[in-house]
Amino acid sequence: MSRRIGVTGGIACGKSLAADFLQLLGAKILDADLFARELVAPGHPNLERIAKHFGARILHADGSLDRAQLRQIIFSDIQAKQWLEELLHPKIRERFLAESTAIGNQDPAATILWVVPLLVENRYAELLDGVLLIDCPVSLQIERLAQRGWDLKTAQAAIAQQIHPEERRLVATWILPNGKSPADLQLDLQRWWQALHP
Ligand SMILES: CC(C)(COP(=O)(O)OP(=O)(O)OC[C@H]1O[C@@H](n2cnc3c(N)ncnc32)[C@H](O)[C@@H]1O)[C@@H](O)C(=O)NCCC(=O)NCCS
Ligand SMILES: Nc1ncnc2c1ncn2[C@@H]1O[C@H](COP(=O)(O)OP(=O)(O)OP(=O)(O)O)[C@@H](O)[C@H]1O
Repeated sequence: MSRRIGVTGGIACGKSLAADFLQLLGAKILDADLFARELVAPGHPNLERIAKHFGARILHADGSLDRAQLRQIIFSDIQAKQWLEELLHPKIRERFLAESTAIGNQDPAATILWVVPLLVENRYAELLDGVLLIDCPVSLQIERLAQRGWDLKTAQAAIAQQIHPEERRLVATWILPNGKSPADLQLDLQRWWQALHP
């Protein structure tokens, strides 16, 4: 029977990097941020609804979503964030369930990792066999977001709008701190993976 394990962590704590390493070890990766992107691709009815709700300012000249603009809006306006989540989150959850069933049917021995930033907020743990937390201090989150080009205000607002790190730790089955080098994280993940597949 295939296993479903969540990978979560605060924004920029290293979920995607961890998923890249775990994919090399054989994990099947499903990523909430990728699903969210697909759901607002040009031509998708969701994008039309978003443009109708927020106005044309939310689109680039070529009709694609201006993600930086929408990011600024949702992290400074809780109602805007809730509206967007109500539109996308049920569809993201459906994709996780459908894709996991398809992978499990094809490969009953698969370990399927759900990479979900809002795993605790959206109560995904009850759908999963365990939760791996990629943990890091807020100072590092801010540093890594700055490297990604985010301004300090939006970075702080995004962190403040996510669940408190302690709440994530309470839900986690395993906690891996990611405060050292990527090579250290890779080594810790290899140990974790080996313990899971003795
Ligand atoms: C606002 C958007 C367009 C900004 O896009 P951008 O390319 O800048 O960021 P990206 O999608 O790569 O997300 C980066 C990180 O932001 C954080 N984040 C994204 N959405 C949210 C949210 N609704 N609440 C809190 N944090 C969020 C997550 O940690 C995520 O990993 C985008 O994040 C989005 O569509 N968000 C709504 C969908 C959602 O809730 N996604 C989270 C998956 S459950
Ligand atoms: N141990 C580390 N040392 C140095 N840089 C790191 C480390 N871990 C992650 N990073 C870098 O920090 C940034 C954020 O990492 P990553 O994108 O994996 O985080 P994330 O949790 O997936 O973020 P998000 O919530 O925004 O999707 C990336 O540029 C990544 O390369």
